Amino acid sequence: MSEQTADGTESVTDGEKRGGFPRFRHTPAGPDFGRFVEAMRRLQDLAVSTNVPDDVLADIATQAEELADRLTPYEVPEGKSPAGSNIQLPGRGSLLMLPWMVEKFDTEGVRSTGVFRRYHLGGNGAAHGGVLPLLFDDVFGMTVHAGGRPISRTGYLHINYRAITPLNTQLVIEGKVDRVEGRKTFVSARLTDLDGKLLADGEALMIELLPGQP
Ligand SMILES: CCCCCCCCCCCCCCCC(=O)SCCNC(=O)CCNC(=O)[C@H](O)C(C)(C)COP(=O)(O)OP(=O)(O)OC[C@H]1O[C@@H](n2cnc3c(N)ncnc32)[C@H](O)[C@@H]1OP(=O)(O)O
Repeated sequence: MSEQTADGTESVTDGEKRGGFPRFRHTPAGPDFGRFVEAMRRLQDLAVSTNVPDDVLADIATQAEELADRLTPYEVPEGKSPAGSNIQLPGRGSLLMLPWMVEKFDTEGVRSTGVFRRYHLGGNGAAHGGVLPLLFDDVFGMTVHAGGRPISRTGYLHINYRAITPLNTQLVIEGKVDRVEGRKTFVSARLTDLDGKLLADGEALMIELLPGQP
């Protein structure tokens, strides 16, 4: 049983174990959506890696503002955009997420591959330490989902940085459920290069939401 909310999403009854989360329907990405997101990612990379002369930048800034103005009329509430639910696209089509591809998504766990790009630079050619928890948290969320566990929020997330994480190098992350205790799902993941060198590992507690919890 569910009810329609003011913004068009459906809130779900407590029995469906979604806390106060609305039920979001998958919004399929159209044929150009992946191309659009990749173009936006390229802009992000360039925004942090260029030093543009002022007169050129003034023109580019105007173009960027015009692009934003064109997009604004199409804003939709959370859960109604193709961003985030299209698992066939890098980062599930979300610009927030690392542009990685999910290769395995089942009860055994989740495996995702990709690169950290210039946008993710911390210093001296290595990925920013704050970007890794984003990758791990998203993999943990998917791991819980793939494992058939109820919708959960991260209670804690612990990362061990074992080696410098390089940019523009194909890497792999694998997450799995370690154990379940009532509402608590304990998960872990390893980030390696393609030779199996461990770059980071992490563990998290994902807690099932109670009825009404946001
Ligand atoms: C079709 C396409 C498919 C696509 C596929 C998509 C898949 C989809 C992917 C989504 C991927 C995003 C995934 C992001 C996931 C987030 O990042 S969520 C955002 C970050 N997290 C938050 O904002 C959480 C904020 N905190 C909270 O809301 C509340 O603390 C919680 C988590 C609801 C828990 O509150 P509560 O119900 O009052 O729980 P409480 O009774 O305190 O604790 C429950 C148990 O956990 C334990 N616990 C709680 N916190 C801790 C802690 N920090 N340390 C140790 N123990 C703890 C308690 O001790 C207790 O243990 P028991 O006594 O039961 O043994």
